[in-house]
Amino acid sequence: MLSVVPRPVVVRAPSKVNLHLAVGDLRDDGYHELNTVFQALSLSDTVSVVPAETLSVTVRGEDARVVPTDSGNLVWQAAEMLAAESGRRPDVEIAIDKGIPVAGGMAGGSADAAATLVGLNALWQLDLSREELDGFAAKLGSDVPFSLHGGTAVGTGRGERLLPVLSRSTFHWVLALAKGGLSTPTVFRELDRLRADGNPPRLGGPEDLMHALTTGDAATLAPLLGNDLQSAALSLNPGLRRTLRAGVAAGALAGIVSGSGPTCAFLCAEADAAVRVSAELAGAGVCRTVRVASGPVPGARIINDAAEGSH
Ligand SMILES: C[C@](O)(CO)[C@H](O)COP(=O)(O)OP(=O)(O)OC[C@H]1O[C@@H](n2ccc(N)nc2=O)[C@H](O)[C@@H]1O
Ligand SMILES: Nc1ncnc2c1ncn2[C@@H]1O[C@H](COP(=O)(O)OP(=O)(O)OP(=O)(O)O)[C@@H](O)[C@H]1O
Repeated sequence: MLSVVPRPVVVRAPSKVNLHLAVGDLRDDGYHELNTVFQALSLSDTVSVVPAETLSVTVRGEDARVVPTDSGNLVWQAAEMLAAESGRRPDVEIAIDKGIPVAGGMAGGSADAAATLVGLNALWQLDLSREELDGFAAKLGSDVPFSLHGGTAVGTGRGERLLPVLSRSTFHWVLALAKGGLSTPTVFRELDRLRADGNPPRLGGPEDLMHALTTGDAATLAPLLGNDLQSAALSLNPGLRRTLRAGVAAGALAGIVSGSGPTCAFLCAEADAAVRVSAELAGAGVCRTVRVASGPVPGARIINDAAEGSH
């Protein structure tokens, strides 16, 4: 009797930057109202799910040692959520291959959670719709719906209410990965503290930036990048000022802190410029390491055909 080796479902999920991140006031539920424009980038994680005796999580790659492998991991929570929904045990082994910096402001955990929702929907043949998956994603975290959606999109609410945005061309980015991370809630709290102390300028709406996206011209887009969390991230990690200056000195069109940081994202004129900027930045002693990435790219997608496993 041939033993059938269960085939895994493998999903790739992108990282994100916020091209525009306007943070509104603190809501009663502890979240801030956002008006943001997300872009999904080619720097990604892959998550594989395969049937097993019991639920387990393993992590390889980028900062794997600081990523929880118990119910603290968002993929664990995603698996338990879908298992409860479908009245089954979460009998699955989840293997995460990380390329997205941990606690870096690029929605790494959110990407893995979105990948797990997509992977289990296929593995367990749940046939959940986009809307149903979006509902689970929003419960897992404010960035998870965008990790599912990918592309370029406006996020409102906590960031979980999405509207697709036309983005005509591919944009080329250099990412400066920092030593250590920043806790997202800590950065939001720091912004509230700074706002209580003074009245730092607040970003307006994303209209100008969205128009620039339709032109597809990086030089038009660059001066419109903005992030209300940047002042809070810089207050918590002042060394990032040097990183931001170094990226522009190396030839980037503009640089911003990615989401809650500490990763700094530099928009470059085109692919060759990004390679040159990354080489110069890597040698400038202002970050742990650098990555080159482009966007927009699709959201969480299966990259092997689960159907093969069922022949
Ligand atoms: C900073 C961003 O990455 C920008 O896209 C997101 O707003 C953060 O998304 P996320 O990490 O998925 O955030 P969640 O896991 O939903 O929330 C973590 C914590 O961040 C803070 N938080 C998050 C989202 C939001 N709109 N307002 C907030 O104040 C809250 O303290 C919350 O308890
Ligand atoms: N799959 C996961 N990958 C990375 N971190 C995870 C994961 N699951 C849980 N975590 C925990 O979440 C914390 C934040 O990690 P994550 O990489 O999601 O931050 P982030 O990219 O800044 O998120 P965001 O940009 O959405 O705020 C980590 O310190 C880690 O302890």
